[in-house]
Amino acid sequence: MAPSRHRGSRSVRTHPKSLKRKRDEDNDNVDELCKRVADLELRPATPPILFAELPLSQATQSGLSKSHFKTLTTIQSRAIPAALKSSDILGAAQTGSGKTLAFLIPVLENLYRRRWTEYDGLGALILSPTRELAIQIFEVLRKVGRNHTFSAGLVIGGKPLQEERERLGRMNILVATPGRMLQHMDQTAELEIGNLQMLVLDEADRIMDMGFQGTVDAIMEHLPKEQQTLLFSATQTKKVSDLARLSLREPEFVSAHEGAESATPSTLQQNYVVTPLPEKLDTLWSFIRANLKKKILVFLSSGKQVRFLYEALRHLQPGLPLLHLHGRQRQAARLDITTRFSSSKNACLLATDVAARGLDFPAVDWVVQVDCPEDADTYIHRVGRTARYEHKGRAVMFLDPSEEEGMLKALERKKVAIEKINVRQKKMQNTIKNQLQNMCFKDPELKYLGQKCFVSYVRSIHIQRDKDIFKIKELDLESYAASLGLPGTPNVRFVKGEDAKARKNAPRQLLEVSSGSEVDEDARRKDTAKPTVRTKYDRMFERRNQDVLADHYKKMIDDKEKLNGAESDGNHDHGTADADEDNDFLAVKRRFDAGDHALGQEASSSTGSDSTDSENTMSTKKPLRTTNSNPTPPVKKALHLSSNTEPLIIDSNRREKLLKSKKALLKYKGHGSHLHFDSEGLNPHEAEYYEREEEFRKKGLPEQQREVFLREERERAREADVRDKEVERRKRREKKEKRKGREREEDGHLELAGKEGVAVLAPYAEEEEEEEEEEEGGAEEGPVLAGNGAGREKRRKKWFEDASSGEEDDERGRERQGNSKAKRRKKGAEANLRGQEQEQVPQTVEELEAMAQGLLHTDTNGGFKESLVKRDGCGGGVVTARQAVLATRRALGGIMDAKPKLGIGAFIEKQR
Ligand SMILES: Nc1ncnc2c1ncn2[C@@H]1O[C@H](COP(=O)(O)OP(=O)(O)OP(=O)(O)O)[C@@H](O)[C@H]1O
Repeated sequence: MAPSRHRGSRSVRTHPKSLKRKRDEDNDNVDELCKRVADLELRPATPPILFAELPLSQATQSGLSKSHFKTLTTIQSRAIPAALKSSDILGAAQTGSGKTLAFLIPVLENLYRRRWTEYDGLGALILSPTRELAIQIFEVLRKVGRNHTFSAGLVIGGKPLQEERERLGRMNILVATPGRMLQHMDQTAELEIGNLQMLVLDEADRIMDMGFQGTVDAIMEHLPKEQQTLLFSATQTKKVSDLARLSLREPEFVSAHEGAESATPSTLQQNYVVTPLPEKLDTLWSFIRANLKKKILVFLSSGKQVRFLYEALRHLQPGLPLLHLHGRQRQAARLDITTRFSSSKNACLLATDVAARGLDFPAVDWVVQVDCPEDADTYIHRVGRTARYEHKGRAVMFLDPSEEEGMLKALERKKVAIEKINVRQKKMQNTIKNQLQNMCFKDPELKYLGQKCFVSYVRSIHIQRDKDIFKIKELDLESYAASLGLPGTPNVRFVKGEDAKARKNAPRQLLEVSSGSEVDEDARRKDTAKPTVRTKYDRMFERRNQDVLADHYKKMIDDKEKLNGAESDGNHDHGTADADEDNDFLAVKRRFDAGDHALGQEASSSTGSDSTDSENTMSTKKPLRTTNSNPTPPVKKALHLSSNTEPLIIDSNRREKLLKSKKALLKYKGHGSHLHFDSEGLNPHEAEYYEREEEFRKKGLPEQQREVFLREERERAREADVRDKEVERRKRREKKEKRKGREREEDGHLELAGKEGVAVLAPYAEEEEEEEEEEEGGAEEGPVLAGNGAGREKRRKKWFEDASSGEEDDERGRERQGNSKAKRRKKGAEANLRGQEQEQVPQTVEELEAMAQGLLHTDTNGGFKESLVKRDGCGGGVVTARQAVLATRRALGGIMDAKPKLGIGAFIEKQR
């Protein structure tokens, strides 16, 4: 099978012989290539230097030279020969050393030599951990593979599934993120994956690690048993368990930096500065201000930090374009930002580790790691965004004193040479702390972002695995919160939790001592921290911790009280608005709303209270929140949580506390109903297939039920599979036939553009899309025509029974309306009629006569008479059989002369 000509390519007339000659030439070329690859050494003593030396197809060679790739990098010269020979590869090389081409070239070549066409299904699957990287790989593939005829697709989240689904069936090469790929493997019937030849994992260690574990295992279950597997990363996994998961067959370990002194590029200068956590922002600010003409990539550990810093620095206007990138942004925004940063000369991009791996931003001057990376591998990838492919670059990491020792050891183990430097105090700008505090004070949104930033930072430290580096207890969190401009240190539950646990386990005396010392410590801090000149902000910060959730909660309760009061005054809206406003920027556990409403519907019979009581309860101004200082039990209330459970009686402080916890209330609410939404998140409906446990148990042992269920499901899936495959096969057959027809036509008339017959590899090119749509429209015409056929069937009956009515109606309608729409419709109807009747065209005079006779026989209701008379232009009156036959003969004479194949419909038209 020679590679098929791309539909979107230009075409000119060619002689069928020259096409055949071209096909023969192609076949010869492929055979020649196969021989050269077979002769290639797996580990050549003198690795190839130029791409031209490799046994690559003409299409790849020209794609490479058009993209200005001439010489191979080290990893390419080692990995490509082995991959061409179909070995499994474990490739490791420094960042920016050209690993992408090291796997893309074998993908193109191996499929080319196997004469892969669009009818062979998916030939190669390339997985990437992030969408940005997938897009980048896809772009390189388009560039290098521009002269191949494969169809390639990009499968990443952030696009409607359906849009991707429609195209997947046609793809030979897919670049995908694991999650989205699995979704398609599970749900897209058109995806033909059983023929897969190559699987590539870029940033393999990341894809194989915990985050993607389940997804990758599930993907592997969908893949055929054997295919060539290529793994690439700057920090390669060699874990036997990982390799076993991918079923690698005696992989070739190809490393370009095994003997190198450093795991990072030699053109990269790496430093770190020790900056206590509370001073990090000031240091970053000073750094940015000192490098306004540079392109800087700043790494932070979470999206919330990125958001806050971006907003805060933007307000401070550093003097260079600021951008931010994190995983929570919409795909379009992410793309826009990466493009803008790529094309800008000087800018500062604040990013999470979503930008740490693989991204090839041109000419980044500085990589700044404000937050310590989670491990040495992440460090290597982050700094790898600069100093790419023989360019120079610089990287600096900010370390808290508590992180220094652990991180340095981790880097040493990975052969990363890093040097300590100090910040020049002269160059340090004024602290931005006061400005941030000012901004947070004025702008609650910013303060809210700051609080989230703080919590997410603390959490990120808390969950780090390497406790030699990340020691949460040694961080000065209070000062850090102040440095973010926050009026207090937000409560972080898990940090408190640790304390509580420690305190619980501590001996009583120690506890007393420590609690005493804590109080002293607090008092001492208050004394020493008192500034000499007190501004309004100082006074503000001296107030009690404003953002502790309990306080905010208190405020809400107060609001609620007000609301209750206001309600009785008939001023409901005002109170609600206040409560909502606060909700916007502080996350508080909501109070149970339904309970509040139900509080008024008091008086269950069991309590014996009457309706007057309930009104009293409703209007009582007693706060729901009770403290130990208020020992009086609350007024008795009954709360109807759900229609089919007993009301909950609130008659003690403990019971009342329940109202604060949604979770605790759950057990009084009975079974909830399980709502399902359709794939667009609309149309909630009750799930029908859940049943109560008792009913389930009645049907037999769970194991047996499971067996039966699995058997049935397997059978159902098998049948569905057969059906899907049948549909798929039919579609392909139709397509093939169509294509053959087209090719036959072209063989006769057309010539290919030049002698290349090339097409752009990109499958999303608009022209192709349009063509495809047209083609699909054509294919869909089948059933549409069948539908018309049915309609025509009806019309035909009318014609025989009451030949004129339909036509007449149309005629009258046309006259009445006189508009072009009706004309068009009429034309269409006639064309349909013509088309349909062509199938039953009487071919001989005898047949026509017989038909005329038949028509006359059906003339009991006069339909034919009228129509024939009218159409024949004979005027009114009855037509005899003889006349009809004569008219038919007359007409036939004319028709047979002009268009021997036309039928009755045409005849009618001609007569008219
Ligand atoms: N043979 C080559 N000749 C010239 N430039 C090349 C060659 N191969 C790759 N490059 C360029 O080197 C840069 C880095 O390549 P690539 O992104 O493939 O690196 P990488 O090893 O995958 O990096 P990372 O580990 O960060 O993913 C790219 O800009 C690419 O265009």
